[in-house]
Amino acid sequence: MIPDIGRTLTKLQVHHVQTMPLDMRAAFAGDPDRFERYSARLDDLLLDYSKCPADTETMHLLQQLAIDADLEQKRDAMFSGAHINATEDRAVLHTALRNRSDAPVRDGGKDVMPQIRAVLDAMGAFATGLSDGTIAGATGKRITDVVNIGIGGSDLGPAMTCQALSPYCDGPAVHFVSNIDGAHIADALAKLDPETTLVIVASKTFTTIETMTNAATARKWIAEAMGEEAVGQHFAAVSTALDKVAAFGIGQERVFGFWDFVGGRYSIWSAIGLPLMIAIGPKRFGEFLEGAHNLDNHFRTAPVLENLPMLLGLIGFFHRAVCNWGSRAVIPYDQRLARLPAYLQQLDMESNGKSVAVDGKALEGPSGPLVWGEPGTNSQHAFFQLLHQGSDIIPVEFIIAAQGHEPDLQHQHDLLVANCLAQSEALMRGRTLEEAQAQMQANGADVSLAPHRVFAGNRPSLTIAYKKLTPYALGRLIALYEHRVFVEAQLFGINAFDQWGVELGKELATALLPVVEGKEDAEGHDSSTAGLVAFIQEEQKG
Ligand SMILES: O=P(O)(O)OC[C@H]1O[C@H](O)[C@H](O)[C@@H](O)[C@@H]1O
Repeated sequence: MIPDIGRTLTKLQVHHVQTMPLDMRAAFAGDPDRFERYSARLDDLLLDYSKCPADTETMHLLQQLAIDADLEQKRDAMFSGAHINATEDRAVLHTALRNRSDAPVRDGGKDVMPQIRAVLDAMGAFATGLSDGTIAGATGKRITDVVNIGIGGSDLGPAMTCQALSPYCDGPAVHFVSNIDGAHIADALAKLDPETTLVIVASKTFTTIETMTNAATARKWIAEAMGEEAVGQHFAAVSTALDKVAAFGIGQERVFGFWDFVGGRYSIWSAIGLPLMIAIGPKRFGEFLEGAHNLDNHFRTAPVLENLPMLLGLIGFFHRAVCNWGSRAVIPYDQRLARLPAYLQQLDMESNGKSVAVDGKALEGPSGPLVWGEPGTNSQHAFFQLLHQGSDIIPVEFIIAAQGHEPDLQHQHDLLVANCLAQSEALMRGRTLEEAQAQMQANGADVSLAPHRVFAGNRPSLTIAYKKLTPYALGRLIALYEHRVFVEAQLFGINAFDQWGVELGKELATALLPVVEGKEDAEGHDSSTAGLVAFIQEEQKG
């Protein structure tokens, strides 16, 4: 945490210890307006945090925390193009990618909007050409399938959003290959016809080993089917490293750029979103950007305690740094948001999983929490046991749409909603021993087993609800989470926009490859690593 918030944080901690455990059941019973007072809205987007252990004083102190941390000034610095990514000396302007206003956005004095609009237009023309068949494969056949090869931020965003918006997908089918494991690309290509397939190589740096290796495999697949000269018509690329793309042999007109002011995990709004645009069309992709832009405007202007990302960040920080809860579960009650937890894992944990502060000193206090989850209702039948009765308290974030996309299956949507709301109610209410005993007695059951049916309750959750998962609503939801991560980073004192922690593993993998291949011996490696290499080499024989 940053020193500036020390005094208020201490007050929060003292207040928390004095009032804890804040009895939420009693709080609801004693305040019929608790939902009204501890929820906030932006149009049809609702954040209900009334089932978190906060009272008036908590919220007052969290508001003070925002003031002490200069949150509004830091937010404004991000939007204005200040180089807040200090370790890489870069601006952080993913918000410019979805700027739908006429206002310029400057990085180092230069307005970045013209180049952003030019790439968006080029993407739109390409996506439209694929859809209407004017951009075809080398043998003249229409492109029916698109394979995006990328990893991390160059995969999770398009993969998550394409699945989320499948009711809006009317373009070519999109597929995603990310893992270095050859099984991934082998399984993907096995289903496809090279004559009707376009491959997008998506990599900010165009050096990532997984992406470059899979791209080479795909290139061979295309060339073997139709000859080397067909490659150009079956590839496109997305990158900030245009020189490296040219070396791969992809024509200029099929290269879509973005810029260093866009972090990988914040890049879905850039050309990295090309698979999404191809799938849903440029118009709906525009609505997706519009939703995020709307949330940006809200983040920039709403007072702290009415500001959804500020509230989400302050509550998240409170849970982590004051309540000392080390993880949070994100449970979308939407099968199409199945990849949202994975997307948020990168967004949140790659941003705030750091023990070094912005100034290079050791972080005082915790870093960001572990983020995990699975869709409801499946997760209820898997790990909700632990959420309800385990010894650790894990705040849950429920996500639910009022409307589904299947009007004929309204009953199933009602069941989905009922389950979502019931879980947060159960976590909060719990069930006392007396209640369990009374219920068992009424049912003629063995009352001695009542302790197994006790739920401590008072377990925190918040709910994010909205009308329907449209492109607009999804853009808004992602932007909400992006800014939440930003808010928490300011309070932790972390630079949310670098990711040095992923480098060591990459370096060691490069050093180990010749050992695995038997070209070097394992000298200098620890006995575990050497022993594992020996085992695998032995088992590879025969
Ligand atoms: O887009 P690329 O340059 O290929 O990078 C892909 C991913 O790999 C890196 O290791 C980072 O951890 C991610 O932040 C990044 O999104």
